[in-house]
Amino acid sequence: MSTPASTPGTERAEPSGTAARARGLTKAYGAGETAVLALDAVDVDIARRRFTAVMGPSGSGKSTLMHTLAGLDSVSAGQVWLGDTEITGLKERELTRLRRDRVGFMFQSFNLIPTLSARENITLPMDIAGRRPDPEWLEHVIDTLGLRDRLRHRPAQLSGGQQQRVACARALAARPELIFADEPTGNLDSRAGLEVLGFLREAVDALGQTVVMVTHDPGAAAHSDVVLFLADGRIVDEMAAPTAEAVLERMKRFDTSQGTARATGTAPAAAPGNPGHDSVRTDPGARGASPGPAPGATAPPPAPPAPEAHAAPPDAEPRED
Ligand SMILES: Nc1ncnc2c1ncn2[C@@H]1O[C@H](COP(=O)(O)OP(=O)(O)OP(=O)(O)O)[C@@H](O)[C@H]1O
Repeated sequence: MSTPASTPGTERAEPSGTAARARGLTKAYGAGETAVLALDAVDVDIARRRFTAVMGPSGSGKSTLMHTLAGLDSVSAGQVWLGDTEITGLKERELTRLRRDRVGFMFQSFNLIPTLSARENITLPMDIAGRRPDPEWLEHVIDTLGLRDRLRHRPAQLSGGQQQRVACARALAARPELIFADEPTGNLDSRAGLEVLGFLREAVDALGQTVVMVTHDPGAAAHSDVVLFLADGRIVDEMAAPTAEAVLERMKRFDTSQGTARATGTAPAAAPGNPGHDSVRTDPGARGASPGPAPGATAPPPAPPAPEAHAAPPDAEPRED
């Protein structure tokens, strides 16, 4: 993995500001007595060129937040902007184009096409869109991710970590304004998971990208610049410069407070004891969270949406670098 002195084309990106933001973002599923308020008037700013992790108990709204910020899901109320573009209210066709041109996705299942080479998988979204990749940028991404000598391989000829790197390169190739990663390490062993987190970190530090990652893993969240904590559809806390220990301690507090409300069917509402914490910025200077007592665990990760239906075959032949 190389850290270049200068990154091709990063001058295009703003050095600061927000890559995405939401105001009063509300998402309800269903109606009447069975209605679920997945997001409850969330205000959030995703800082540009930062690595933001999203954590919270199962059912707290992490995936819904990611999907609505990415324009993958409609909102019930509120507004969402990607850069300066308000995406709430866009027609499906416009949304599809915006996602294609400005957003990159990484899912837990790599969603690589088994019959295509690594290079073809990387450029597939642009090929579909009829766009030519910026050759300098593409080569830079390939080198940064250490995929140069794997480009002709098909997914089955790559290890899990290498496949996820290809998925990472695919998300980066079009130089999106924002990369959303949903449990990107969920299916990887710890070594490969660390590698992918390192590359996401590199994407931010060396390539100037913006990453939002949903994770259940405090160790994964520790690679981010800031962690947003959700509970009952609201952002109730944030932690800058997170460590795995501090994130774990913060997560434990959910198991004795907000986390149990959802599990027992209590109507979603602002978390008691956390008023006013649903509006946050993801600036690096944000306040840290204090640790708390009580043991606990988080739930298994969600099934990711699959824009392309082909996951890597389970019998993939592992190969080392
Ligand atoms: N399509 C849907 N229809 C009905 N309810 C839904 C739907 N999608 C999500 N929900 C509900 O919205 C709430 C938030 O779900 P979401 O998947 O965003 O949570 P999460 O924090 O990502 O959970 P997990 O960590 O378990 O994946 C949950 O109560 C969930 O049951």
